[in-house]
Amino acid sequence: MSATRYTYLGPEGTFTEAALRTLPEAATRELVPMVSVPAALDAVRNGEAAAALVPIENSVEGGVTATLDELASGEPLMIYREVVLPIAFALLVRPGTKLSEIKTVTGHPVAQPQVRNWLRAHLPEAVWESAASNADGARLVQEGRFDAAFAGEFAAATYGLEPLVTEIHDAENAETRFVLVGRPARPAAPTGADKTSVVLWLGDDHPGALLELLQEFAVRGVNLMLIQSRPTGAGIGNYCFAVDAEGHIADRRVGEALMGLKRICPKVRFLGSYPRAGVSAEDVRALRRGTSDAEFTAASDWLARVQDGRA
Ligand SMILES: O=C(O)C(=O)Cc1ccccc1
Repeated sequence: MSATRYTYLGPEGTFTEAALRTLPEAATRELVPMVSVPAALDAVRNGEAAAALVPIENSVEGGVTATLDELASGEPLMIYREVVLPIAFALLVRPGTKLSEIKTVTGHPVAQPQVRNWLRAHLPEAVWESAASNADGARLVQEGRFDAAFAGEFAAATYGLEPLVTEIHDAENAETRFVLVGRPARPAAPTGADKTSVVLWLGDDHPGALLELLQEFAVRGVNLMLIQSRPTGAGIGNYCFAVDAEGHIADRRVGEALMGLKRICPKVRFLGSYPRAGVSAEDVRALRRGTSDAEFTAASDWLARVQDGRA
């Protein structure tokens, strides 16, 4: 096991690399670019790396399906940190290329929905073909495979390209969330501003099946932050659900919600409890009156007194 190596969706120059370098510990780690999300995660599974940073969600297109599917299958992995990065694309070209000369464009598959309107307005005839990542697209432009790539402006120098257009983003304040994934271990202690990620498989389909899952959170005052269905591969109509819930598995209401889900779901995969990026415990206390663990514990203590006839 290499305790000092972190992998990430490469090659050099991805937003994923930029997100990884915002983590303090990245300064003392060997950062290794990988050709795909599965490759980055498999390096952790086989002990070649201690952790991998991969994109998991963006504010325009939702979940990054390659990551959600990889975390829902295969040898279990756990999420330990998240990083949220504002995303603005630059159109990277070989020096001297004019906008009128661009016939083919590339970028990560989830980049296209984030620049769709810009493309329609400025390059309506350009043909899009996805690359493994935005920086991989830049590399392919350098090699002459495409005329332009949507990537971070910071990637231009790495691939001898120039940013013909900058600050391209259809949606204001577009963000992408990345997660640092490692082998399963005890989650870090609660911070008061955590989230818990799980993957849930539905049992026999029946009216209200999904509601029964959601109720395990709702009745305990646990707020959901993401729910994304993904095909299980067992045929049309067979789905699992990636769910992010506010709180930490060590919180009674979150732990009891997971116990309830374990009772009603044929399969539950715990992906981790970890600090929410950019949110403090004070923020959470101010927002979630009535659902903090203290209120839940007080109600639980009251029930115990009633059960003992000491109400
Ligand atoms: O990290 C990158 O550059 C990627 O290709 C993944 C990605 C895709 C779209 C927005 C942010 C990150």
